[in-house]
Amino acid sequence: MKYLSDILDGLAFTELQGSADMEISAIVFDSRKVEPNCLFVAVKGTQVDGHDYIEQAISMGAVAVICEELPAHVTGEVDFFMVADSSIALGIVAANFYDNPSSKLKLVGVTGTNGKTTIATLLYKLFYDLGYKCGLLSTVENQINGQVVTATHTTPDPVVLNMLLAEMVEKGCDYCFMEVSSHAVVQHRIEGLKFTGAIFSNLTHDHLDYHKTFDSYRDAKKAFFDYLPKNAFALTNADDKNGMVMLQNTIAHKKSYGMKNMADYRAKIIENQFSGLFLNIDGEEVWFKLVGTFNAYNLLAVYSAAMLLEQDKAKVLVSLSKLTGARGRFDYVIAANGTIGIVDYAHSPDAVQNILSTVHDVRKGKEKVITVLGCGGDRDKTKRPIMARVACEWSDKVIFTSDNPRSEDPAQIIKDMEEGVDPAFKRHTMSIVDRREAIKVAVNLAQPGDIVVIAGKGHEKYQEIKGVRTHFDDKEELMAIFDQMK
Ligand SMILES: CC(=O)N[C@H]1[C@@H](OP(=O)(O)OP(=O)(O)OC[C@H]2O[C@@H](n3ccc(=O)[nH]c3=O)[C@H](O)[C@@H]2O)O[C@H](CO)[C@@H](O)[C@@H]1O[C@H](C)C(=O)N[C@@H](C)C(=O)N[C@H](CCC(=O)O)C(=O)O
Ligand SMILES: Nc1ncnc2c1ncn2[C@@H]1O[C@H](COP(=O)(O)OP(=O)(O)OP(=O)(O)O)[C@@H](O)[C@H]1O
Ligand SMILES: N[C@H](CCC[C@H](N)C(=O)O)C(=O)O
Ligand SMILES: [Mg+2]
Repeated sequence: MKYLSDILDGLAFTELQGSADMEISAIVFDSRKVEPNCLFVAVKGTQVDGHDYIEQAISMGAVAVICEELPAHVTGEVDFFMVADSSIALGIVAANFYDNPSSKLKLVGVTGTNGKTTIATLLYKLFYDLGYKCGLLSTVENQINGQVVTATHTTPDPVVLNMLLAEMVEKGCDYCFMEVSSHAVVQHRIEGLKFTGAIFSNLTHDHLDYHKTFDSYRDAKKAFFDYLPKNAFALTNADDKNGMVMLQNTIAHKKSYGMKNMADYRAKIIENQFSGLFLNIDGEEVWFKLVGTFNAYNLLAVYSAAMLLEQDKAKVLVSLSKLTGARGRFDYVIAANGTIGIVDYAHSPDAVQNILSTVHDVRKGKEKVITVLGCGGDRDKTKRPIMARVACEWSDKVIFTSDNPRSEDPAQIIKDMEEGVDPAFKRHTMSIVDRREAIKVAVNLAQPGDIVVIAGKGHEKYQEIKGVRTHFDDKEELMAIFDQMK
C-alpha cells in the first residue's frame, strides 16, 4: 500500500477531483485486472480506448482514476486526475509506486532493429562474471541476478517493468541491462525511468505495420536518446547510416563505436570462422566465441559500454572472450553425418542477410546452404517479399513455411513471401505450411557438410496459429531429426 499523493509526485494534471488522501493497493491499466483500492489509469490503445472501461474499473473496486477525459457519468467516492497523456502518466506513477527503482541501480538501455537481445544479454553475463549483482530485461527472458522470470514482451509494460526493477534493487543488484523496443518508446513504457546509459545497435527495415514510415520508426529510437539525462552516456554505432542521427539532440555524453568510420571505440576483424571471431578490439587481439561480422559489432558495443561504466579493460576482455550469445542466436548443432543446423532469430531483411552472409563467410568450401524461413502474421507485411528475396539471394535452396501466422492464413503469408522471389530462382524454392515438415524436408535435402539455416523463431517455444499457441521449438525439432539419423 502506498499513499496516492506520493504516487502522483511529479505528475502534471490539467484538472483534479479529490484530495489524493488515501492508500492505493496497486496501479492497474487493464480493467480486467482491477483489484480493490487500486488506481486505474485509462490509456488509449491501438485496439480500444481504456477510457471506455473506467466505469467497469470503478465497479470492481478502483478508488482513483487517471484519464485524459472525464467520463460523462461519474458516480461514487472516486478521485479523478486529468492529464494530457495517460500513457506518460502511467510510467510516472508506476515508477513512484515502486519507489523509483531505476535511480537505485545503474540502468542501461539498448535500442535498434537487431542486436538488442544479444547486446543486453552479453552485458548481463559480463557484469555477472565481473562479480556484480545484475538484472536483465530481454525478449528471451528476464533475470534477477540468476533467477529467471518469463518475459512476455521485449520491453515490459511500465508496471511490470518497475516491479521487476524494484525486485532487482531489493536483491541488491548494481546494474540492470534492458532492451528498449521502438513500441516501448512510442507507448511511453520507459517514462519515469532514470537511465545511466543508452546503446544504439543499428536501424533497418522492421515494424512498419506499427510505425507506418521508416522516419517515424527512426524517430522512435531517437526519442530514447533525446530523453536521456545529462550525466548518462549515449553510445551509438558510427558505421550505421542513422547512428549519428541518434545523437543529434541528446544532452547526454555522446560516444561512438565502429569498425569503418571514426569512433571513440574501434575494432577490426582479423578472422571470422565457425569457431568464433578473432578481433583487434581497442588495440588488443582477442578470440571470441560469437560468430559473424554483426556479432563483432555487438561485442564492440558491449566492450564500449563496459568502458563507459568504468570497468577494467583486461578483465572485460578476458570475460567477454568466454561468453556465448543469447539463446536461439546462431545456435548450431552438427549431425552425425556432418550436416550443420543453425537456429537463428533473424526476422527482418537485414538480419536474414546478416545470418546468411555470415554462413557464406565462415563455411569451409562450397557446402550448400538450405534455408527454412517464415514471416509472422499480424506484423509488418511489407518485409515479407524482401525477406524471401534476400533468403533466395544467399541460399542454394529455400523452404518457405509458417512463423506464428497468428490470425492470418498461413498460405497467404507464404504467397506474400513468394512475390519477392526472382522467377529464375523459383525452382530452388518450396513452400511447406507445416514448419515441422519444412525442417524435416530441409534436413533430408542436405548432403553431409551442408548447412541448414532455420530462421525467424530462435528461442521461441511456440507456434501461434489462430490465437492458439502450441509448443514448438526449432532447435528441439532439429535435434530430434538429427537423432533419428544416427
Ligand atoms: C501493438 C502494441 O504494442 N500493443 C501493446 C499495447 O496495447 P494496446 O495499445 O493495443 O492496448 P489495447 O488493447 O488497445 O487497450 C487499450 C487500453 O485499454 C485497456 N483495456 C482493454 C480491454 C479491456 O477490457 N479493459 C481495459 O482496460 C488495456 O489494458 C489498455 O491499457 O500496450 C499493452 C500494454 O503495454 C501491450 O501489452 C500491447 O502489446 C501487444 C500485446 C504486442 O503484441 N506488442 C508487440 C507488438 C510489442 O510490443 N513488441 C515489442 C518488441 C518488438 C520487437 O521485437 O522489436 C515489445 O517491446 O515487446
Ligand atoms: N548487430 C546486429 N546487426 C544485424 N543483425 C544482427 C545483429 N545482432 C543480431 N543480429 C541478427 O538479428 C537477430 C536478432 O538478434 P537479437 O535478438 O539480438 O536482436 P533484437 O534487436 O533483440 O531483436 P527483437 O527486436 O526481435 O527483440 C539475430 O538472430 C541475428 O540474425
Ligand atoms: N519480437 C518480434 C519478432 C518476432 C519474430 C517472429 N517469430 C514473429 O513471430 O513474427 C515481433 O514481435 O515482431
Ligand atoms: Mg530482442
